[in-house]
Amino acid sequence: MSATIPQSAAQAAAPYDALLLYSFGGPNRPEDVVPFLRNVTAGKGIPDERLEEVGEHYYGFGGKSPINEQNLALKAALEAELAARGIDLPVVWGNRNWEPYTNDAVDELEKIGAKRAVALVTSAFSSYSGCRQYREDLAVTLEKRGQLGADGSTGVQFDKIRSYFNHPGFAEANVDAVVDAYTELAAAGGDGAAARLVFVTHSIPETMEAASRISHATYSQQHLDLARVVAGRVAERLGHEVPWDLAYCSRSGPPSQPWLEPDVNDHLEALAADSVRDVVLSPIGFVSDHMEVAYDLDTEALATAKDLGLTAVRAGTVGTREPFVRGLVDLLLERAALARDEDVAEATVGELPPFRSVCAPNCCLRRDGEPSGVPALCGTEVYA
Ligand SMILES: CC1=C(CCC(=O)O)c2cc3nc(cc4[nH]c(cc5[nH]c(cc1n2)c(C)c5CCC(=O)O)c(CCC(=O)O)c4C)C(CCC(=O)O)=C3C
Ligand SMILES: [Fe+2]
Repeated sequence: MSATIPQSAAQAAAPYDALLLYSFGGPNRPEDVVPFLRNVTAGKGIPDERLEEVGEHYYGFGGKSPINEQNLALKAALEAELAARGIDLPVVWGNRNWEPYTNDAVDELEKIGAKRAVALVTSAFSSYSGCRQYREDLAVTLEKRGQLGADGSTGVQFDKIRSYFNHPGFAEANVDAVVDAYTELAAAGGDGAAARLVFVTHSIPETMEAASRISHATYSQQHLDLARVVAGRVAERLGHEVPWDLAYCSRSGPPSQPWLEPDVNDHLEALAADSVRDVVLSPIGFVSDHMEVAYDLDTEALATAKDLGLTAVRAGTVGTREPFVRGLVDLLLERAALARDEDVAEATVGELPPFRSVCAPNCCLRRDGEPSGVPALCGTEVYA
């Protein structure tokens, strides 16, 4: 046995000495809403009307997004799963857009003496928003701290867990959530056998969709691959066919800019016109019931469904479901084994290969063909 192979569960995460739970962030009180939105949209050309509208979504919920408590719950669930497996690894939480910021997380990592951390992003699919933007945020944070060398070397060193949309744990947790939703639909008087399962994810600009295809499927293709698996397994569990579609929510940007469609509200209209009466909405694009789910689906899309006379229920996100949390710890151990140069099976479901753990140059750019010019960690790019 090589000396680098861990001798016990306590060392199974070697060479990592910390896990960074890395998320989007959200406001905790009304005064946070505008500064939060400024952080999210800096330099993105989002029209003021859209920002005011999104601000209202948050004020409608008392100025507080559910996302921070959900991340704390996920952190606690990860800590419990790590402890249950005897893996000794501190979990540090940080966000791109709100406290605790990435910079706060790096402070914390230094405080606990971490030298090499592995980042777990709360975004299962890869695109600029779910992958590179986090990698850039890490690099820029370290650069501002004077801890990013010209050769890409850093103070605390970071690796990233691969995008996990096609990991078995994520798929299984979604299957469980959708099966539960069919039970709810029946309780609401709906007819599951006749229902349409509508998977929903965050829309992105078509230019971002195109740039997400780097020797791998694009963002939308990743969703379609997972959706096929989830619907197939749900059909097996329910014992009837499960017809399904993929729709999008939370579009922003100017109306002239094409984003992925159909919008979930438009899609519900099309389904109603097509004599569909019962709908299950499954937000597979999100890992917790944060504001995009609470507003765009539970408030807006469910109201649309009601207006159309549809019986509709919204399936839960994976949240802290056991198969999801177990899968994340499996992914962490897989990443650690790769970092130790061991052969390791990268488990997947569906047709697509595992997403790469070390991003390739120009992977997941914001716009097709336009290098970002911003340094990014956890990839093979070097910014001299
Ligand atoms: C793919 C994707 C995910 C899923 C992956 C992931 O989970 O990371 C996601 C998640 C989230 N998006 C969130 C919030 C916002 N996203 C915005 C804007 C945008 N999102 C985009 C994409 C995504 N976003 C894009 C292309 C934009 C346009 C600006 C840009 O090109 O970057 C805006 C600005 C206003 C607006 O336009 O809506 C807000 C407020 C929250 C927090 C919710 C809470 O507070 O509970 C979460 C988890
Ligand atoms: Fe977003």
